[in-house]
Amino acid sequence: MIYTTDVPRLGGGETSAVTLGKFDGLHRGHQKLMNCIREKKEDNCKAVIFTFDVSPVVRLLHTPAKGLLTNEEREELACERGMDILVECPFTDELMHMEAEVFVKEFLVNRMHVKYLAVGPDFRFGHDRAGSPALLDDMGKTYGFTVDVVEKLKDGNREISSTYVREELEKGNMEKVNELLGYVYFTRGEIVHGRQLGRTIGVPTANLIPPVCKKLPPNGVYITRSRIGDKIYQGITNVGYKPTVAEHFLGVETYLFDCDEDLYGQDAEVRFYRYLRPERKFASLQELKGQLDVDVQKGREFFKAFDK
Ligand SMILES: Cc1cc2nc3c(=O)[nH]c(=O)nc-3n(C[C@H](O)[C@H](O)[C@H](O)COP(=O)(O)O)c2cc1C
Ligand SMILES: Nc1ncnc2c1ncn2[C@@H]1O[C@H](COP(=O)(O)OP(=O)(O)OP(=O)(O)O)[C@@H](O)[C@H]1O
Repeated sequence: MIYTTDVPRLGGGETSAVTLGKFDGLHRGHQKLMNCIREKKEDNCKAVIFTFDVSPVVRLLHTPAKGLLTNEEREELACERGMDILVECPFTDELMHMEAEVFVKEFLVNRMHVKYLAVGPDFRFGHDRAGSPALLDDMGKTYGFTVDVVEKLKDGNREISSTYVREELEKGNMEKVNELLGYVYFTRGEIVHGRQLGRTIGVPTANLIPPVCKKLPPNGVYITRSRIGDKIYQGITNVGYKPTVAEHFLGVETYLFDCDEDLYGQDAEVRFYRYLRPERKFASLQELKGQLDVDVQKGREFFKAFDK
C-alpha cells in the first residue's frame, strides 16, 4: 500500500475508487465503505482512503489530538483491508478554505482520475462544509464518476461512529468498543524497564509507554492479551500512574500469564478485552499482591469461557 501526504497524481491509464472522511478507528462503518471501494479493484481502480492528518475539528480547537488509532496503526489496518493508497492530507489553511467543487475537480478528478466514490449520507467537505453527497453526485455526471451514498451501519438504534466508539472507550466498556470496531482495541509500545518491584512480589510485569496521541481506556485494570513477536500471552494490565508506588508517567503495565522470558526492548501490542476494576492506592505492595491474585483468577476464568 502507498501512504502519502500529497494528493497523488495517478499515471496515464490509472483510475481510482475513493472514500473520504476522518476515519478515526476504522470502525465497522468505515469497513463497510472500504468493502465498497475494494470491490472496484476488479474494474482496475486503485482503492483509496482520503483522509486528513488531524481531525479538522481538532485543528480548529487547537487541542492535542488523541485518536483511536495512531496514523501508523491506521496505515497498517488499511493495508490489511486491501487498500492501495492512504492519503493523509495535511489540513492546511488552503485546504480548509478550498471550495468543494475545486477539491473534487483538482484533487479527485484531475489528479486521482476518480471513477467511483463511496461516502456516508452525512459526509460534508470543503469551505463552509458546502460539499455533500448530492453535490458529488451532480459533479459525477459532469466528470464521469459514480457515487454510492452508503447507508450508515447501526448498533441497535445508534449509528456507529468514531464519537460513539470514543464515548464507550471513555467508560471503559471494552466489550462494546470491540464490537463497534470489529477488532480488539489495542495500544503498542516498546517494553521498558520499570522499577523492578513487581518481581519482588512474584508478579513480574512488562511496562510500556503508549504513544501520546493514542486514546487509552480509563485508568484501571483490564483483562488483556499481548502480542510480543510471534507469541500471544493472556494477562492483566494496569493503565495509570501506580499510586501505590507514585509513578510520574502514564504507563501500560502487564502481568503476562505463563511467561518467564526477558522481554525488554521488544515491541508489544496490548489488546483490551474487559475492564476489571479501578486503579487503587494500596497500603503496601503485599496488599496489592493480594488484589492481583484475585485479578489473575478473574483473567484466567474470562479466557477459559472466551476461548471455548
Ligand atoms: C494487573 C496490574 C494491576 C495493578 N494494579 C495497581 C493498583 O491498583 N494500584 C497501584 O498502585 N498499582 C497497581 N499496579 C502497579 C504495581 O504498583 C506495579 O506493578 C508494581 O509497583 C511494580 O512496578 P515496577 O514494574 O515499576 O517495578 C498494577 C499492576 C498490574 C500489572
Ligand atoms: N456507521 C457508518 N456506516 C457507514 N458509513 C459510515 C459510518 N460512519 C461513518 N461513515 C462514513 O465513513 C466516512 C468517514 O466517516 P468519519 O470518520 O468522517 O465519521 P464518523 O465515523 O461518523 O466519525 P465522527 O463520530 O468523528 O463524526 C464518511 O463518509 C462517513 O459518512
